[in-house]
Amino acid sequence: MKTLTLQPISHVSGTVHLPGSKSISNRVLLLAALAKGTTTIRNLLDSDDIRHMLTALSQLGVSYQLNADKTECTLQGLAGFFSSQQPQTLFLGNAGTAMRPLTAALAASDVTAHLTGEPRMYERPIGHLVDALQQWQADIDYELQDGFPPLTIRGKALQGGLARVNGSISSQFLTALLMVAPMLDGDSEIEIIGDLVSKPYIDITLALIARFGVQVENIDYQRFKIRGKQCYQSPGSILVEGDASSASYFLAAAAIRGGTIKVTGIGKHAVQGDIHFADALAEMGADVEWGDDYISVTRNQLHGIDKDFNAIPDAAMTIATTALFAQGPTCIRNVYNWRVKETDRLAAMATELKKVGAAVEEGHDYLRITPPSQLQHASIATYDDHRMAMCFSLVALSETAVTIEDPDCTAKTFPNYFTLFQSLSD
Ligand SMILES: O=C(O)C1=C[C@@H](OP(=O)(O)O)[C@@H](O)[C@H](O)C1
Ligand SMILES: C=C(OP(=O)(O)O)C(=O)O
Repeated sequence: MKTLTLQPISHVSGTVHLPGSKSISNRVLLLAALAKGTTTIRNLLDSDDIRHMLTALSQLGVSYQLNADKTECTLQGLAGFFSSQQPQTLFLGNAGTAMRPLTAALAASDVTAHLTGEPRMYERPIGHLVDALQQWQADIDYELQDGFPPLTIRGKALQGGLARVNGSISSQFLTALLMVAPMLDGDSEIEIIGDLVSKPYIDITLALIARFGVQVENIDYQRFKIRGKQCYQSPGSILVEGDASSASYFLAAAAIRGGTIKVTGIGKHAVQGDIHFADALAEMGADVEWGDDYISVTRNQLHGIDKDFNAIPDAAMTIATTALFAQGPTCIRNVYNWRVKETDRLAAMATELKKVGAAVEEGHDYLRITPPSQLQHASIATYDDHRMAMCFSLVALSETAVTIEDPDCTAKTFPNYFTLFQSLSD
């Protein structure tokens, strides 16, 4: 297995132009495909998750052109759902932002599709979404295990109506329903059962739906009313914000060993909830400056915090390794759904943090991390989880080297992460 050893880094500074947001890239691609008109998407992310969406769209008859570095895409919308005479087998890797919204879109399309993916995708739940779509009379079967991909979808026109969806495991199920509801034959109402997790991702969905000309009535994130028989309208051109989750590693590096690091492509008006990772860093003691198109962080003495991170589960992983450099313990709360992401992130994080010397208490939905007086060298298993690899790069900002196993797993969202990370040290 390939490994990467990062030698101790004593100082970091510089500016990072962020690659496009994964969450926005995949939403915009799907909305542009369903919309009327041609959309030019700029600052599109080029990574595995986006490649899976692009390949699926192409199989479903969508035409697009990519520029040489695949960060600009001009896509001709279908002005409606997909249709295909031939059954299609779509391989979606481990991309939740492709699997979940495409499940909903295909259920309402004139297509028979098999949705497949990597082995881990078959362990990531999708039952709550399928249950909700079945209330709209969708025809979906589980091919292996109830509640999990792979799926067989026999798409057909759907009327809409009332769908009740469990929101307590993933917000992506609600995102998927919201994206297709305006194009169904009748009006819809989506009601949330349980506590909705990862709420800011719904704000991204609603903001992008609005950019494509459709308004949704949001009643306290409990009930959503959507008029049917609408068609998305292309906004012509759309710029993808920088990826706020990817920004977290650089901002944390500055807080630990800056200097100052500035990330551009996101700022105080960004739609992604993960920009509030910078607020958590500020709570830990870092100096944070917000601009219209940048966030910059400068080192200061860090101390542990005890905080509910349900709204920003991805960036919260970066707090877990930042905690190694803080005074006192840090508690990351209300992140049960870490267990159903690229790996069981609560278990993986606890195991690997212990290897570098931290004392860790792993709860059902929380992690309490007490940093050691001195970090020790370890070979970090990354569980095919891009964020495990990226988070643990921060250990090198100590007097100790760190070895990252399978560093190429960052390809899911950030193929050149380690090159950029190493370019910030001097
Ligand atoms: O909608 C999205 O773009 C995402 C929602 C979040 O998932 P959950 O809603 O499953 O927490 C997040 O972890 C994921 O990386 C991207
Ligand atoms: C949970 C993640 O991905 P996905 O979009 O596959 O859910 C992630 O990127 O951390």
